[in-house]
Amino acid sequence: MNKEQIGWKACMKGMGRFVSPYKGKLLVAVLTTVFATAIYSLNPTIEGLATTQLARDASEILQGVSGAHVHFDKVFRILALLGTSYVTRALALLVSAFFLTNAIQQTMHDLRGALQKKIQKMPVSYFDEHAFGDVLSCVTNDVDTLSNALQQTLTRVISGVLTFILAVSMMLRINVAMTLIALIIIPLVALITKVFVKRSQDLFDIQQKTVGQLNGAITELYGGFNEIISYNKQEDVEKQFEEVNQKMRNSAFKAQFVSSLISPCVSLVTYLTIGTCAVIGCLQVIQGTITIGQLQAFVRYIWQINDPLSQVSQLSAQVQAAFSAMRRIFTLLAEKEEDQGGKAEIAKDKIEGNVTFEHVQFGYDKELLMKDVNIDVKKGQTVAIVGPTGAGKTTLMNLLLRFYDVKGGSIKIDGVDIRDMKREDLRSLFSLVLQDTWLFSGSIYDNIRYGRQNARKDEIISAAKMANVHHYIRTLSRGYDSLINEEANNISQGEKQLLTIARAILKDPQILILDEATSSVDTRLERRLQEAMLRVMEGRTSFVIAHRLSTIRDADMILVLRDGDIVEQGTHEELLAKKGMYEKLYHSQFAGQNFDEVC
Ligand SMILES: Nc1ncnc2c1ncn2[C@@H]1O[C@H](COP(=O)(O)OP(=O)(O)OP(=O)(O)O)[C@@H](O)[C@H]1O
Repeated sequence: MNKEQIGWKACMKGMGRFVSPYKGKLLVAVLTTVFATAIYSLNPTIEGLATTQLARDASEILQGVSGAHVHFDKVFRILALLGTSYVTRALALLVSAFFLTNAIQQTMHDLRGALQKKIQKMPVSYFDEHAFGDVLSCVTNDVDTLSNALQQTLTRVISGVLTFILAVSMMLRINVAMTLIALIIIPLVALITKVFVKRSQDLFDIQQKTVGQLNGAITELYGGFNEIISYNKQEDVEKQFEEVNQKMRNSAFKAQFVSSLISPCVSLVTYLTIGTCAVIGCLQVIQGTITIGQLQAFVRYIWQINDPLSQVSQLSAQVQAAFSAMRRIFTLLAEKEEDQGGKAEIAKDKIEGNVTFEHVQFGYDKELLMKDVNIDVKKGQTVAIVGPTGAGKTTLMNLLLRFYDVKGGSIKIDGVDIRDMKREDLRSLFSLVLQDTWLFSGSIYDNIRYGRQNARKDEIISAAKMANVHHYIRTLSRGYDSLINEEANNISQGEKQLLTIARAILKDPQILILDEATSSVDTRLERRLQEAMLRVMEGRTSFVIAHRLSTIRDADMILVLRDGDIVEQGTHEELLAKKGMYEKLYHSQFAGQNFDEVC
């Protein structure tokens, strides 16, 4: 994620925007919390009245005052009042919790939605610099941390502050001198909190970052699960994982330990204060300045002030973790999105599919990979792209789809610079059939329909027939309703590619990008694949990253790439006649060599 994380003001502003639709619910939650806290602050005084009444009655009985007795009627009235206040407070807290939970969960729902939309709008290059797992952790862990913190801290902070103010006012009413002694607690607690909070804030930042790294590591390691097992690299993986896991343990331990020190220190200060006040209070009771019930209430109020103070320190851990999470969330939300392209109006059905690259320059970093690429493809032509690994075949297609922008020159479709087209319009012109097929968990039917959501069932079946995959689907027990699992490992690589061809046919694009599978499939399947590819290419401008002689031979144009630039360009016959690199490449295939060995 961006190293330049945004500050707390921007976080608060962002949070305000998301909370705003639910401010009514939050207001109810806050008001009921205030009401419950006010009742809570009256309780010690009411309890003290009962104690004073009982003490007074007991003292009169002991002194033998005539007619002295325990005034149970008065005591019961006080206890009834106390009972009512407990029940009312519980009800108010219930209402508060309901509205608070509702508002927070709705806000988190919106935040997750906004993050998901944001990720979809990020430029492809963003994921060159940011691990997917790290970004995804923002949608899951960070939102979760924030949700828990808000749920547990929001009303506790409000009731804590209010309890503190009300308790101190009640204490002042009982005895000013004793209150001033009790309040020594505050600067001491503030000092303890300041020292520990400062230290743990940094540690929580590190902890939250490590969670992101842990996610990134898990996604990366288990993304290649089959490869790991086949190379017997489980131990290496375990080692790599252990490293991040250790880092996580250390940072979590330090952060939690430092913040957990606050509470015992605060409690120690509170006990010492209570002890001092109790001694002074007893002297005051003996002198008759205050009643025994007032002393009892006073001690209870000290506990009430300690409550928010120790809670603030406990909650600070959560607030800090939440703040770190919030910073990551709003930093991601503030990232620059992929611009949506130019304003040129293009009618998809009018586009013919003429593609030109004019003096294109490009590099992923400062160094140029492509220095001067020129291609002129007429509508309906098939262009085979060949070259050793790393020559720039995929890069050429990345530029055509505008996953990356050229650094010089231009790419035009039917004479319109692709930078002037809306990205959505541009991408609607293409279908991709890649080696690395992407199928999602769902039915075969849904996977093909992905090419055109409003396609009818008969259109889907006809696309599957053209892609030579209909017969295979019919052999499955549930036919088109058969489910593909999340990893799509319940069907073969070749069948997967046929399904993506069916999807591409259904989309009926003007331009096709095809990455032929190099992985060995059996000859029958290879024939089916070849036939299907020829059908999908028919009448469309097609760019084929070619590995098969047949595709290369029949292509209208062959581009030979090396180190990013086109070194030869022409038809099969023209290039063979040239006796250059293509001729070597071509013959190498007969000799069973690969392109890299030749170049
Ligand atoms: N996202 C990226 N960021 C930085 N460099 C990249 C990126 N993608 C590719 N490259 C580099 O650009 C060069 C061209 O890569 P490209 O993937 O286009 O080659 P290719 O011809 O498609 O190779 P292959 O046949 O192995 O797929 C390589 O040196 C590669 O390392």
